[in-house]
Amino acid sequence: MPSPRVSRAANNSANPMNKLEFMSLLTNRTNASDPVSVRHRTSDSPVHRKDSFNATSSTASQQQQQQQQQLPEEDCMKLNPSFLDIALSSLLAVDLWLTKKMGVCAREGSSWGSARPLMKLVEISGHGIPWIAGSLYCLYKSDSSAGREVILNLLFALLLDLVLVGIVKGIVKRRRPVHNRMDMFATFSVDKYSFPSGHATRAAMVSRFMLNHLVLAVPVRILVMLWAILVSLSRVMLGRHNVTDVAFGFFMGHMQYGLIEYFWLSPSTLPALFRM
Ligand SMILES: CC(C)=CCC/C(C)=C/CC/C(C)=C/COP(=O)(O)O
Repeated sequence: MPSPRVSRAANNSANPMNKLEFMSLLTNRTNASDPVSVRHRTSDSPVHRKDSFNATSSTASQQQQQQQQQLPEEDCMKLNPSFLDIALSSLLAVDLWLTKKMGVCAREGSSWGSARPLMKLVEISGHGIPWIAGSLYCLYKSDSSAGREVILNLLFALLLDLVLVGIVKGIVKRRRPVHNRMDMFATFSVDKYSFPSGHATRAAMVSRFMLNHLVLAVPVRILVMLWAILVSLSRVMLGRHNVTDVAFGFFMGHMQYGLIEYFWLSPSTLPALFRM
């Protein structure tokens, strides 16, 4: 009397339909674009390969042949990484190393932990809420049409910044550094992601905006530039961001300013907005 396990195995080999079912499960579950699953399928045991030749389904064996043809190319890419692969991995390694080294205010117990409250004040100075609320207040108080035009465009820039940063964060989905403590005030759900730094985009964009549209004395102009640099630096020091998040954010902020200049809202382009 054969054991139940032996009789099931004997049944499987006797019934070709069981093999077909197994094959179709494999081809349905695995994803052709996923290199791991492709490798699993193609480097399956010899028994599996023998099965594919026995299978009556021609589409299944065609798929397997295609996948086997893909394998050497994938392995070549891994064995011979391109210059771009090497450059990107090196950049990432330097980024992570520098981020860890510069996160000196990430915790109270960090080497510059006592400066954390001050850095958090700098963080608030670059937050979206004070800038949007301040612009709305100035717009309400402004009595000249030239002043209203500038403030309206600043408001437009701040809202555009929130939207663009949210979109890029949602696409890239890069996690914040492991040493970051998520104790930021007023955040959106995408702010759990770190690329790019919204504070850096805002600081770069707002500082360029102020330098180009406000009449400021030289010391104040220098202060504005220093503020933008300090806000950006503080993101890495607080452990909120990787260095590349801030560098890209700063660049993106400059680009956003270019967009605002290009789509500048004026009484001639948008008369309805200025009739209020
Ligand atoms: C009026 C209105 C919709 C205000 C929303 C302002 C707000 C909650 C902005 C989020 C600012 C923020 C926490 C950005 C994250 O900055 P990272 O530098 O950490 O990316």
